Amino acid sequence: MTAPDDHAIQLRNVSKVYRIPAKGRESFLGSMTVMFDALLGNYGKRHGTFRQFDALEPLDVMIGRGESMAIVGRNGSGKSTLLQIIAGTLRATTGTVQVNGSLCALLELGSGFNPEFTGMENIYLNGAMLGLERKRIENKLEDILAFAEIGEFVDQPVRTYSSGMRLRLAFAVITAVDPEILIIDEALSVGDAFFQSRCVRWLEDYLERGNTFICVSHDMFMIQRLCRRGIVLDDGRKAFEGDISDAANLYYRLHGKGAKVGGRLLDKDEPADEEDKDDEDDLVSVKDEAGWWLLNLRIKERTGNQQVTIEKVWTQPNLQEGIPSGKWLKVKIQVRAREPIELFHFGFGFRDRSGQLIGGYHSFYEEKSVAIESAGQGKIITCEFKLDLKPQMYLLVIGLAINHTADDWQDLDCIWDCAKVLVTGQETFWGLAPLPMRGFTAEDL
Ligand SMILES: Nc1ncnc2c1ncn2[C@@H]1O[C@H](COP(=O)(O)OP(=O)(O)OP(=O)(O)O)[C@@H](O)[C@H]1O
Repeated sequence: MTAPDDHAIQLRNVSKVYRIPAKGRESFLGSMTVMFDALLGNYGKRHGTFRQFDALEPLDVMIGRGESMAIVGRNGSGKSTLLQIIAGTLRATTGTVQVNGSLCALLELGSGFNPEFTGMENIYLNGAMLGLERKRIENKLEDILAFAEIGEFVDQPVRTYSSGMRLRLAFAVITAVDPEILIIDEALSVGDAFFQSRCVRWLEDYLERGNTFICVSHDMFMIQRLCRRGIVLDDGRKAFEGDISDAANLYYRLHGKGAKVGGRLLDKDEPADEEDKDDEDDLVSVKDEAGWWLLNLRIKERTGNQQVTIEKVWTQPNLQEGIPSGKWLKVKIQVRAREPIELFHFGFGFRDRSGQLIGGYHSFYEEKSVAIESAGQGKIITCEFKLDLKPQMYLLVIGLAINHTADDWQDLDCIWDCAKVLVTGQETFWGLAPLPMRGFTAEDL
């Protein structure tokens, strides 16, 4: 079916209902019995009925030609189900799906590969499945191999490949197919940083040529770079559709405890996904009566001699909500000295995921310092920072040091990557740092 006019994808009233066993699995033995009965077709007789499970409640989705759309949400919220329905690999229970243009989907990594064939044989096999004639593949072979960069492995059976190598090959074939609509389900996350950045550059060029891109990812950094719009799914329902930074904000709110969406309060004890367990649970901030949000610091990397230590950090507004680029962030830091100290400096910075410090303040450069007169005494430092930062995810660094010069210092206490900070909004400058400009003229000759 084709979608009319300027739509690449048009979904109307699309839903997905699965039939699942009504009875839960109580024990290993019980679940094996259930499995055998299901295989033998006896399930209904011995274990009662099946129940219906709404993996996706009826929703409409319109994606225009040349649009880049991300689908985000917690584990099990229905993202892959929706993507598979759009890709045509899963039939919707209700509704219609219209696609206008050639479509390629990178869903399950290497699903288009025969594991016994070599990489080279699979290039031809996969290319043919995606509609590339042999002659065209031959013409593009050099580019495919250059993109995949798997060297001699191309002559080895694909079963010997790592998931990263499978991704390299699969993505390289897609670059040769160059479809009008490309769908990717989380696949890029298995690539190494260098390959990811090559894919991102290719995708940026792909979008600039007016193509359509739809992806599912938990990687807010990546999706904010690539997608303009986002759909947030929550429990199989469309909780939001709109600007990508708003979608990312909502995604992060849903990952916070007690977040409310669509009238349903998420259960505090709901199991978090892997990403949650690692980072997000540590980051739940608490608001005090004065409106300060106490940051629950994630302390994994801490340096310094601890002569003075960082005890608590508060912010306004709440870092977990996402901070719009260009806004001021109020910070309050409680420190305590083990012994008197005449003078020390403090720093506050934002690193990107590669560890590069993108924006930072160090009081040494402004000749601002703090002193603590007696052992055990505490001090509260408050200040405000203007977040002239590119909208993306950052990791916060807070440090105390005695700086003699810019290059000669002694670390007292530095907590690296102690919180995630999502800077939201539209990009207002080019590159990593704004370059103030003045004196612009454009005159006729
Ligand atoms: N074949 C199936 N039979 C029954 N239930 C299914 C089936 N496939 C998916 N589900 C259920 O549908 C819901 C949505 O699954 P889906 O894979 O779309 O979620 P997701 O948002 O992509 O999750 P994740 O982030 O973990 O990949 C889940 O509760 C899942 O268990």
